[in-house]
Amino acid sequence: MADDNALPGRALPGLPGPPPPGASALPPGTYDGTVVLVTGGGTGLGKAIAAEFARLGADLVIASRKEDRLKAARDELTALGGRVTAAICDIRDPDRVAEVFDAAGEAYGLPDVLVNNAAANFPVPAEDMSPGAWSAVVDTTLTGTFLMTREFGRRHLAAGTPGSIIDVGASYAWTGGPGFAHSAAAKAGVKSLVETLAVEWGPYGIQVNGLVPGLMPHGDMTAEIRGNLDRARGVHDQRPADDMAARQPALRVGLPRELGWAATFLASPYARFITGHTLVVDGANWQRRGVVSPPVTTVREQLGRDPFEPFKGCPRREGRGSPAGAEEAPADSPVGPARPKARPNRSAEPGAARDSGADGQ
Ligand SMILES: CCCCCCCCCCC/C=C/C(=O)SCCNC(=O)CCNC(=O)[C@H](O)C(C)(C)COP(=O)(O)OP(=O)(O)OC[C@H]1O[C@@H](n2cnc3c(N)ncnc32)[C@H](O)[C@@H]1OP(=O)(O)O
Ligand SMILES: NC(=O)C1=CN([C@@H]2O[C@H](COP(=O)(O)OP(=O)(O)OC[C@H]3O[C@@H](n4cnc5c(N)ncnc54)[C@H](OP(=O)(O)O)[C@@H]3O)[C@@H](O)[C@H]2O)C=CC1
Repeated sequence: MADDNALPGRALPGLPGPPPPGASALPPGTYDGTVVLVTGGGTGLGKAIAAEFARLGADLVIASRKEDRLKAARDELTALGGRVTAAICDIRDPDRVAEVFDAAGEAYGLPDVLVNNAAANFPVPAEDMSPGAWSAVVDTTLTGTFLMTREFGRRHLAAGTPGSIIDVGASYAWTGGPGFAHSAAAKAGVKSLVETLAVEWGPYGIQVNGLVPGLMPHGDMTAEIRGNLDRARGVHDQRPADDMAARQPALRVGLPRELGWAATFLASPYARFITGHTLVVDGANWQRRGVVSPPVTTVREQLGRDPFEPFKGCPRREGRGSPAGAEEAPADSPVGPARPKARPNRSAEPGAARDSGADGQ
């Protein structure tokens, strides 16, 4: 498998860094005879997770909407050992979801492990978000995850067999995610599902855990998410070696295979007593706080969008494009600030942003 990231050459004596691609975290054959279904397994982190299960002997079903990417991934994953089936599926469609489980059952048997990795996301200020944009993200990330989970649970409950579910999340499920209101709300819902269903289905031997990646760049990232990384890279501070790694407490970004290793652990016999837990693999980035707070910038500014009129003349924001003499209601005015005029703008201009709070997810 291609490795999208190279670690910076930072030697830590006595503590070896992550092994090279091809190394497994568990004994060979751990997943012999096990069927693993990974949604979004044709790209990025889903493919990296699928690869680690394949190396350990699993038979794989990878499911998503786009046939070309699924087929390419199927060929790559097959080279790692196990059998791989590519299933075209929009996880928002409950009938199609049921068909995929039928097909998987016919090919290999009911999947023993379900990895809900598929999600949709793009940055947009909440005030500019259309109902369609909200639904595109929430229906995929939360409802799609629920539909896959329900199908998996129903079938195992009816068959009296155990199973393991891993839901890929995001750390803004705990913190909120400015600029990603839809995705953060959906991921918070996913985290809640983990905690609810681990108890509801615990007596039937079904484990449900969450797995949260930190910043793990890869070649399949959408232009929207990649653009966010680029925005953060160039605008926040002036250090010469300013890059994404320098923003992480670990001084490096994560490797997709590190998420794969964690996933194979969570579904393994070594983790049978772990359920209802969400494991964060992000080098502590989501816990980061500074001794000194950075200046606040609006999500609009971070995404390179025009500010709202009432804020243009705000004294606090002097030097940030405020027209001289612009008037605004004082903060304590009984009439409050004027109603902002939204200027929807889907294509952000990276150079215009001054700050990024979004690299903490
Ligand atoms: C990662 C760490 C740190 C730094 C960087 C910050 C990133 C933080 C993110 C962290 C956590 C989460 C990450 C992820 O989830 S990554 C996964 C991303 N992958 C995907 O999204 C793959 C699937 N995506 C898609 O298929 C498309 O992107 C899309 C979600 C848009 C769905 O495509 P579809 O064709 O179904 O949808 P439409 O194009 O018809 O659009 C539907 C409505 O959404 C509106 N829309 C679309 N894009 C935007 C946008 N950029 N801004 C505003 N609105 C948008 C579109 O207009 C439609 O709305 P209407 O119905 O009103 O027209
Ligand atoms: N990369 C990162 O740094 C981070 C990622 N995450 C999370 O990790 C997971 C994977 O992200 P990543 O690999 O980066 O993103 P990708 O964009 O590479 O993967 C998203 C996958 O979801 C699939 N997908 C999207 N919509 C649907 C749908 N309606 N039905 C079925 N499949 C769908 C896509 O396939 P197709 O288009 O073929 O349908 C694609 O394979 C996501 O849950 C994301 O939220 C969280 C934090 C950080």
